[in-house]
Amino acid sequence: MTQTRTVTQTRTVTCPKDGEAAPLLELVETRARLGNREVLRGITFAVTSGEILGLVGPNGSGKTTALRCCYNALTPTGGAVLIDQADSTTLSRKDIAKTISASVQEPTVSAGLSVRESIALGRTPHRSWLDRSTERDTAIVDRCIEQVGLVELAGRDVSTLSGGERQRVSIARALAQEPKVLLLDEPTNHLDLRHQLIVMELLAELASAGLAVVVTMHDLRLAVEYCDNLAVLTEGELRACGSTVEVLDEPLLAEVFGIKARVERGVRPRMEILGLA
Ligand SMILES: Nc1ncnc2c1ncn2[C@@H]1O[C@H](COP(=O)(O)OP(=O)(O)OP(=O)(O)O)[C@@H](O)[C@H]1O
Repeated sequence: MTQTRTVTQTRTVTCPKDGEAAPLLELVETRARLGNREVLRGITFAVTSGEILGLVGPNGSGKTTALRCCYNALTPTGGAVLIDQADSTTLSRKDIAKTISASVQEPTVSAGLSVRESIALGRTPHRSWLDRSTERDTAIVDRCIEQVGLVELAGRDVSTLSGGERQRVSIARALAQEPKVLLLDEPTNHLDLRHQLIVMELLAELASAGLAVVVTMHDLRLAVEYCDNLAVLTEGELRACGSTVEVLDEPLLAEVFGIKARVERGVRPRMEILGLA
């Protein structure tokens, strides 16, 4: 099933939706303010199980703000956020944390915690504060440490890590939460090329196993290769939303991103950047 909506006066776009599965997360005409500025002005997108949705757009277009609305870190001033079809304002923090986890930009680190202890915090929503961690918790934490390549650093104090290593701790902590929806704010930031690919391949693998992923990113080449769908934001508005290869046409790339580029379709689509528009 596809859903068509007019996003601007001049452009009608198509948001593909899996007819079989209801969205696990949906923003409906969501508005948000920061200070005295309205920085999100009616954003609508949805993500279903097995899908990677990229949030892209120039600096300051509202990607992080939209992501923060998704996990209730910021209360929208209008519209709705639906989590597993329930209005997020009716859900407890713990319920939201059982469904959604987030890895944010510049994650805070708690000095004194090891990498393993920091990642194990991801298990918190799944138990009461009196519960001890179980063998299953330990196995999940072990798996997440391995998935992001932190085995050799597992005992290190997180405050002694590099930016890229901290980024991987943050991703592993979000994975340890075993969410249905994983939100990532620029997860490849600070990462060397190899770890960028490791993280993106991991997301692809987790999505094939049923996870819904929403990821903000600036690297459109990675977005083209790994995101099924894109929501393109400009100045707090949804400029386009739909299948990655359809959304990123040459006029949009020139108008929104100021670049001359083309997307080659294929089993694994690729983007060739030709220069400035
Ligand atoms: N505390 C604040 N008060 C007012 N405006 C803010 C505040 N924080 C952020 N903004 C503005 O909100 C807008 C959206 O910011 P946001 O961080 O969501 O953009 P972004 O698309 O994630 O940007 P980037 O790609 O640079 O990370 C920007 O114009 C930003 O300047």
